[in-house]
Amino acid sequence: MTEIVLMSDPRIAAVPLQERGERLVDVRRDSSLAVDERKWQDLAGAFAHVREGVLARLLKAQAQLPRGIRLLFVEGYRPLSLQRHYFDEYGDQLRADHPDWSVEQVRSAASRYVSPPEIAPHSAGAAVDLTLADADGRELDMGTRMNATPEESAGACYTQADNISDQARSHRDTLGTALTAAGLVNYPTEWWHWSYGDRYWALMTGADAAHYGPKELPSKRS
Ligand SMILES: C[C@@H](N)C(=O)N[C@H](C)C(=O)O
Ligand SMILES: [Zn+2]
Repeated sequence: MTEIVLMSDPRIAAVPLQERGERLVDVRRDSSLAVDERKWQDLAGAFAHVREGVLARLLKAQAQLPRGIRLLFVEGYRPLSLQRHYFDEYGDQLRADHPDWSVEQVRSAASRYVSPPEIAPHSAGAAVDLTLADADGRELDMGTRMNATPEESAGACYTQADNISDQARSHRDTLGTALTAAGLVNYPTEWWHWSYGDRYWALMTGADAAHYGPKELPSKRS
């Protein structure tokens, strides 16, 4: 298996940024993408936003899926404050479970599941957590629930895990083939996390610089 580069790897933070200044767009603005309702308690709708270039690539990926299968968008943009909260919360849990671990061990293990805020692809509007659904909107079996931790899934959340069924493997491959062809990069510890234009993407593709850095979502005028 090829080496997994974790989000805490210093090579990611070292990637230069050439910010393109693209807007964050709401993927619900038309019905091209199915958007799951599990994050709709976020009343400002931040979760439904991604950079324009990311949405264009998601639509390209969707067009390449087999007939009757669609992308199901779950979470895109995440404010930095929320990213920080997720990272600290999971770090606290790991520290409680492993009191002997060093600060660096906790940071590295936490980054298997949540990005350190300073390089977070979601807070740049560059990442999306998504899955596949059939024509009736039913989610396909991907082997674990989305956002399963490595601990709760015995590592089955890793994209290339072998402790999933053949059918789940085939669904993951279908998702991966379409998104990779459209230019997105997967985080190998999470089958559902894909990004374009962020620092992780730049390191993995050999791009000179990231296109998208952390961004605030402009508040809507009432
Ligand atoms: C928390 C999980 N849904 C996620 O998005 N993880 C990645 C690695 C992230 O925080 O960027
Ligand atoms: Zn994600």
